[in-house]
Amino acid sequence: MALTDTKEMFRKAYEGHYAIGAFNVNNMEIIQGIMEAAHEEQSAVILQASEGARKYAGSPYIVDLVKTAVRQYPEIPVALHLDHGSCFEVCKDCIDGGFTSVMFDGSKHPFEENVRITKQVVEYAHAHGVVVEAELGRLAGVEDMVSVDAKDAIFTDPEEAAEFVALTGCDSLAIAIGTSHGAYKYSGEPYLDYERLEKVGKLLPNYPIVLHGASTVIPEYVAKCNEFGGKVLGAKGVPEDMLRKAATMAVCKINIDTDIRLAMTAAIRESLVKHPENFDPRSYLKAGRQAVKDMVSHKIQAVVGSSHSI
Ligand SMILES: O=C(CO)COP(=O)(O)O
Ligand SMILES: O=C[C@H](O)COP(=O)(O)O
Ligand SMILES: [Zn+2]
Ligand SMILES: [Zn+2]
Repeated sequence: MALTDTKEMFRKAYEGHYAIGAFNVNNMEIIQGIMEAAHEEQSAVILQASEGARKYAGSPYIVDLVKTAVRQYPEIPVALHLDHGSCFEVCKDCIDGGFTSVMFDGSKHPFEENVRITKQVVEYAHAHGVVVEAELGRLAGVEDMVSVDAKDAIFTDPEEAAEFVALTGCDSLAIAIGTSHGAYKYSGEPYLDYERLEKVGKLLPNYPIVLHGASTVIPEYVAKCNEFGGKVLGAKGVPEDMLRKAATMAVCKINIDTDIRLAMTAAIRESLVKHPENFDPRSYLKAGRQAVKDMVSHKIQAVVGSSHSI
């Protein structure tokens, strides 16, 4: 199978009450680790590149590395997705460059402006056989969300979500229900607004919802980073059982970047400290790649639940 879009994988995930893991890729070792895990678990997977990843590696490198990986595991459905495209031009560049899915993140814009640009991206993408993820609601800085007013101000409004999808024709929608990006998601108790997710699911039946900021910030990797000279303090993510529950609901795509960063950094730190005489990058990058693979295998089994689903 060549690279594919996300339609079929989301359809099956929705019906099967699981989700597809969307993992951020920045280099060859990360791509290889994720693909080895997807192959071992016989699961579809989404490889996503942010604007930062495209700048770091060079977009054609990412596209060609992913295409090479897809040739190696022809039975694994793989989508190549743009993560958080900030404008029409970046989305167009990815569509023209071989991506099978793009996100336009207009969440910082007023509703009408978000609708306008999302529509423009959808029009171009669909004409080129590419699917579009959009975003509504604000993900950042949810500090111990307690009051209903505070939630309503930041989280996605279910009725607006339904209206947004109807107006734009986007193929999936990222919503804000309590997650946030990075390693420091909650200063108090972890929280996900399932009631809101349920409402969105009712208003948008059979429609794939996306959860950004869905790393667990796996404690053993944080501990290992710190054991081998790192300083990652006070990090907290979304517990696995909470994500698993969301995956059984309307959530079909679970975004994971921070857990990759932590797994890879922990393994590289350990390797460098344990083998101070070594200066061959292949040695510590191999350890990093193995950690990515192990972490992604675990996610596919225990969090997104997509093992043996192809
Ligand atoms: O949402 C993400 C990428 O778009 C990643 O989220 P994390 O920072 O929780 O891994
Ligand atoms: O949501 C953001 C992703 O974690 C990508 O991060 P990045 O822009 O630093 O590549
Ligand atoms: Zn195989
Ligand atoms: Zn994100």
